Amino acid sequence: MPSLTVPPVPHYPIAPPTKEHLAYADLSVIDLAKAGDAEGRAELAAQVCAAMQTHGFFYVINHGYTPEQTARMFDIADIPFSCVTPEDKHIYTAKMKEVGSYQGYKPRQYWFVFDPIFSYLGFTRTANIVNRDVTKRQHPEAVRPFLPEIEAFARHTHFNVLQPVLRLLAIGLGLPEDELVDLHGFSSVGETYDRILTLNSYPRSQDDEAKTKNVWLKGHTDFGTITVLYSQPVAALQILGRDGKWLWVKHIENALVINTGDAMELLSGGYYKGTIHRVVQPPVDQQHLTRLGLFYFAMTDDAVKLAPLAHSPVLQQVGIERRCADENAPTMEAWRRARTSAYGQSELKAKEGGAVEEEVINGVLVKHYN
Ligand SMILES: O=C(O)CCC(=O)C(=O)O
Ligand SMILES: [Fe+2]
Repeated sequence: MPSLTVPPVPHYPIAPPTKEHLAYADLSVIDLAKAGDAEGRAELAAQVCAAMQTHGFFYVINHGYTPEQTARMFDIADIPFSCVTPEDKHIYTAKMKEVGSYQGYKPRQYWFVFDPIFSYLGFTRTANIVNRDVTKRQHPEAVRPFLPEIEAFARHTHFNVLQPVLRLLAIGLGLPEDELVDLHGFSSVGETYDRILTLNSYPRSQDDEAKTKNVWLKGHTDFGTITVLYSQPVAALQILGRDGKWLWVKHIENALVINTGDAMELLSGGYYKGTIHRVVQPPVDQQHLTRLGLFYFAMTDDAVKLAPLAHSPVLQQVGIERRCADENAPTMEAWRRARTSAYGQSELKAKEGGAVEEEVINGVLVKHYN
């Protein structure tokens, strides 16, 4: 429950879903209520593995937050945009290029000339919020009273969503259930990374829409292990099907949309591939709306080397796809720093008639899809 001492928060109005009939991806729904016993986990692990071999995205339901708790988090998620002064937004702008961290604001149009996305990434670990250099003001003033609630939200997502999903993925690889969980300490020493992203996308001019063919955020894979997205109703997220067609992700109230990223692909020797996804202009009946996103980006602890878990009996059976030699595998820290500072900034080489652009980061090929 919110404490009585926190300032009132404007209620973020949740938009009605689109009435348009879009080509939606038929994603599996993982019911975490079944994850309480070994039998249920085995069933869910098989479902997750099948989802990973098809779309690479799935929903999670029954994660333990009520719709009211989720709505409260969307109210808080909007504070960095609606309640922070322009001066503070400037002060807390992320130093992506300089230090390879997204923490703070990413202004609109940082990545691509017509990028309409304004985002705020807050760190969540207790050590960061409370212990570390308390003299350093790490969040805008308007956000600070809500840090305890934000941390509770991070804990919920880490322990009630991320960990159960990591257990299912470990079971799918024939590994001990906690092997992947143990690589993702909530309070591990190190810079284990800023985890909560909220973003606000704004409608754009017709001119900008035409120039970018309605693509707001180019096709990409996420660079961590798991991305948790709290489902919201403004349709814009699309995933690239294995048949090369883009499909929309449908909103399900109080569900989570989960996908794996590069770090999981590297650890699983290509068994759990990161699926390419992008953000496009919403359908006509939602084009006047801003779109608030709430995410939890999980990464392993910084020191973890992103080499295939070759002792997995499943990988021994199906074979390992390597994107670089094991001895050259980057650590999580090297990978996230390189991806963060390069993202949308480095010169890309056009391939496949311009549909794909490529760059090499830490010896690993990374593709961007138009
Ligand atoms: O806004 C969305 O739905 C997805 C954004 C995204 O893919 C990302 O931030 O990596
Ligand atoms: Fe993404």
